Amino acid sequence: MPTPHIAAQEGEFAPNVIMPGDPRRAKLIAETYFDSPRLVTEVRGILGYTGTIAGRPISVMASGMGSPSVSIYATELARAYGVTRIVRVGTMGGAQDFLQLGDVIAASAAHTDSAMTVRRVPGINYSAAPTFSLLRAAVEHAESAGIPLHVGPIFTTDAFYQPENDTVAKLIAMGTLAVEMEAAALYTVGAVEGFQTLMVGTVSDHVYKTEEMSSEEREKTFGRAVEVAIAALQS
Ligand SMILES: O=P(O)(O)O[C@H]1O[C@H](CO)[C@@H](O)[C@H]1O
Ligand SMILES: O=c1cc[nH]c(=O)[nH]1
Repeated sequence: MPTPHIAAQEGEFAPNVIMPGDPRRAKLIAETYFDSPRLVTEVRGILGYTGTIAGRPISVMASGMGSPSVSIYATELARAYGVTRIVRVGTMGGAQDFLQLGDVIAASAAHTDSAMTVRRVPGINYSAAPTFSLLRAAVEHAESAGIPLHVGPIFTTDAFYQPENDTVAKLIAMGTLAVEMEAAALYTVGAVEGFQTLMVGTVSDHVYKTEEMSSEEREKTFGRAVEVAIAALQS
């Protein structure tokens, strides 16, 4: 049955879903990596496709930006379409000096300021973490394919434009690798709804440095994160 935000019919999503923020990236992933991709939903321009890779069904659907948005789509995919594993692929602001543009990061934990997670269990600072088997499969694929992969904590924030305070600086001093806007909510909704999760991201810019990346470099390096995500879902 379609949901308020997804128009696909029952059975039109595979149990394994790749989830970028950007709808056009969902289309690109389907057209580049899937055999026989088929558009299954486009409510509000949030595109979802299902196809196969190596004969196994797989879907891709955008999340939009921010924790409330990803929480809506992930919840509806799990409840209405029986989705069991969601791997987010996205861009991130690099927060450590050793990170280069295009580096790939798997988020082993996600700190957050988002009410979607902070208020989930009253009195508790919930630790948003991915599913170990997906993280392990991502690491194993990166090692065998020669893709350098950083694994560590990230910061999922509601504010792309950060207020003037030292929150991010403190998190960086404590080893936080990068900043983005959805992973902690995805990990938390996965825990609540009982599906598996992971985020694999590409460093597209730096939080404190100005450095540009050509569109070709962006495409190439984003492809490495997608490859790692697909390998994790094929495991
Ligand atoms: O590239 P995506 O997946 O959209 O991810 C990052 O980019 C957006 C901000 O520009 C936020 O959604 C952030 O998490
Ligand atoms: O959310 C994001 C994504 C990329 N870069 C940032 O600084 N923040």
